[in-house]
Amino acid sequence: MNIAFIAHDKKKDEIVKLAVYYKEVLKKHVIYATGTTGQRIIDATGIEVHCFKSGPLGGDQQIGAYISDDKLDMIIFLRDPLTPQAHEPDISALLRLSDVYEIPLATNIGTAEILLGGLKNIEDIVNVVK
Ligand SMILES: O=C(CO)COP(=O)(O)O
Repeated sequence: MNIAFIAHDKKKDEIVKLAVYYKEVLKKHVIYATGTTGQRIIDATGIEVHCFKSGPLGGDQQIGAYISDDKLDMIIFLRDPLTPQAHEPDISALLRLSDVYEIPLATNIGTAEILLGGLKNIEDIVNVVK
């Protein structure tokens, strides 16, 4: 699967913890991320991450373009709902496109754990069947 990781600044520690916990699962997939989030995940896990530009510099739009090109299967976007973002229109556009193309999208750690846990279980099921 192609999975994108994005986190606002106050959520970066959370997304790094998530990536560390699910590192073995994530290694089996293609991981994309906005610039700063991606670098934080690389530093903490050593896994390969294809980094787009930083969110405020167009990274959300680049991910939006990937969604509309059918290049993403899952998005983990830990948003900060308490801090206004200068690039709010880009964020809204990304969220809208994920609904247009019906891409599974987690916007908080609770949903992110369900999605990544589901991904892990799907692998377990595939392994048992093999
Ligand atoms: O701003 C972001 C998402 O809207 C995230 O971008 P960075 O990962 O570059 O901080």
